[in-house]
Amino acid sequence: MTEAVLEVRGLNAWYGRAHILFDVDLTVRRGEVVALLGRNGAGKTTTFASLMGLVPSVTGSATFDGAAILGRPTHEIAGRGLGYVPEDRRIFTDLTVDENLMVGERPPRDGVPHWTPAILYDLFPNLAELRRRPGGHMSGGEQQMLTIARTLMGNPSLVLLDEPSEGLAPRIVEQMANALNAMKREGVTLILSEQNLHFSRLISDRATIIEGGRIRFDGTFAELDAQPAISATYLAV
Ligand SMILES: Nc1ncnc2c1ncn2[C@@H]1O[C@H](COP(=O)(O)OP(=O)(O)OP(=O)(O)O)[C@@H](O)[C@H]1O
Repeated sequence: MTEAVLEVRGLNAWYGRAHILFDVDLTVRRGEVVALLGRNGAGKTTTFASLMGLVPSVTGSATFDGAAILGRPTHEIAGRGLGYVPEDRRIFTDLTVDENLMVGERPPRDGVPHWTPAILYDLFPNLAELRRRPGGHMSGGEQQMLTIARTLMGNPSLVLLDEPSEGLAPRIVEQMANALNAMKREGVTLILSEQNLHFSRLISDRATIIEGGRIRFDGTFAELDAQPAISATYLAV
């Protein structure tokens, strides 16, 4: 079996006194796309934020590319090649698309795809058309794609992608699915947080369902389809 890029065991997280994550286990292998599925408030963003060192109160363990990352500073975790695309599209609105990409540039990393603006413009053709436009003058979907492209400029070995389809028009959702599938063909390893089961299954190899801060299912989409009660109970379908 391919090596695990990320191995999370018994992750617990708190915001103040509120206990949010309960013994979360998560494994991602190189080249795999895993959908972390759950409704609003299930704990998807908190899982990502915990792994990125953005939640101060966490216990358990998380091994990324062989290094223990839980509780380490965010810049160290990002520097090891863990990419994070948060839900709230953090682009630089005064910089052009080209300039936003250059801000994300990091040296190449062994064993993972090496991204350049030219390759990314092939992957996101609509960004290529806008390369001299300021980031602030783009639609939400275009900004989302720019955030993903900028993260790839860091040559990450794993990308945590928080709800990429959220709030996008149907036509843009299709473009997003195409771009993510193209990333997958290039060998990017991804965890995709999603509420949208239909969108997730277009891209992902495996589904992990979280609800109430606990993992409720982990398996293939065929296994999930064979147990309709699981989606009905834990997802808004
Ligand atoms: N900064 C915070 N302080 C206190 N509670 C929080 C904070 N952020 C999130 N929560 C709570 O933690 C729980 C998990 O939220 P989280 O954002 O991880 O869910 P999610 O699955 O990502 O859903 P969403 O789609 O709404 O982002 C929710 O009950 C939420 O209200």
